[in-house]
Amino acid sequence: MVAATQNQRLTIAVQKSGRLSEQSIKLLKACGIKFNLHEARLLAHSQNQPIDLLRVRDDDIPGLVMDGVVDLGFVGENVLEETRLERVATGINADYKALRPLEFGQCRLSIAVPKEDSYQCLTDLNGKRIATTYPYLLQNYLKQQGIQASTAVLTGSVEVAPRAGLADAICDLVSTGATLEANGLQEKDVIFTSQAQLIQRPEALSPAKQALVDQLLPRLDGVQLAKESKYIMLHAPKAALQQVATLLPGAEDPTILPLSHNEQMVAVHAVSTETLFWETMEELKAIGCSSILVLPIEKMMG
Ligand SMILES: Nc1ncnc2c1ncn2[C@@H]1O[C@H](COP(=O)(O)OP(=O)(O)OP(=O)(O)O)[C@@H](O)[C@H]1O
Ligand SMILES: O=P(O)(O)OC[C@H]1O[C@H](OP(=O)(O)OP(=O)(O)O)[C@H](O)[C@@H]1O
Ligand SMILES: [Mg+2]
Repeated sequence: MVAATQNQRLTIAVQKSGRLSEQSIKLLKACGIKFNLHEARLLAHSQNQPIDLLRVRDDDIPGLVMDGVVDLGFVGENVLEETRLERVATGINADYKALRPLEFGQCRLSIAVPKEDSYQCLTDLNGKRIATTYPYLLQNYLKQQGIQASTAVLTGSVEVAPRAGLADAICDLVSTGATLEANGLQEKDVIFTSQAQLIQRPEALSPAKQALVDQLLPRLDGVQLAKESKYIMLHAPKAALQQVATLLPGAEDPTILPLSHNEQMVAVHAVSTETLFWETMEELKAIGCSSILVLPIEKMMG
């Protein structure tokens, strides 16, 4: 493959198949970049922009970005920080530019022990063996806490390690906790919290590629902001407008429109940049509002 520095097309690495794949592609599509993806193909060309997608294992993405093989990458902060620590420890360039945190891939890296274990606190791990896919993040944390424990590195199925007699504890990703529960483990210490990130290679991009990134980032912000935002329409008593304004979270300068045949009420249209809960709608109703509509927003630009 041609290194990104020689390639005229902006190359973006995404996870081929896993927890981050669908959302990364969905986000790019929402930013107006069209792809025709074939399951088997590792390289996909955009149909409407000089952009290529490289579909790889998530573990390879930080290194590809740091080495300038690709221009951008979508990756979990856990994998990013693990790779950075490993490369620093082995004297390899570990620079990258963090472009945007993304609102998906939220999880935590935690130490867990078998439920029947008499674990009281972290010092109980002294002299024990911990199975993990993230040895650098784990050892970094243990060192900070003054704990000496050995690591058994497993690239998958970490949760079965205690049962299989491979380790006393595990250090693995947790989201709902269902995997730990199903394997008779309990979460003890959160050592790292993570979400997906968009990162860029450390060296400057060509002007043409930089222009593409400058176009992509505001679109990405617009998509992420729109996801939380709602367009709210309601009828409100004129006398309650001040209360309505205080109830609508993140809504600036609502539009107030007269209603035909009703002098006491007005129509209020507002964009709320925060989630609108049922409770708020109930409160609006309680102060005399009616016909309350909450609509999703697809895109936003300031
Ligand atoms: N349960 C989860 N909920 C939310 N995000 C998660 C969860 N598990 C993992 N992630 C995030 O998604 C990333 C990819 O997870 P996944 O399980 O698909 O990785 P993988 O099995 O290592 O895939 P690959 O085959 O690409 O190496 C993780 O590094 C983490 O950032
Ligand atoms: O707390 P939970 O909601 O159960 O999520 C945690 C699990 O999710 C991830 O694995 P994934 O399901 O992506 O499969 P994998 O082990 O094949 O990577 C992670 O490695 C944990 O095993
Ligand atoms: Mg992986």
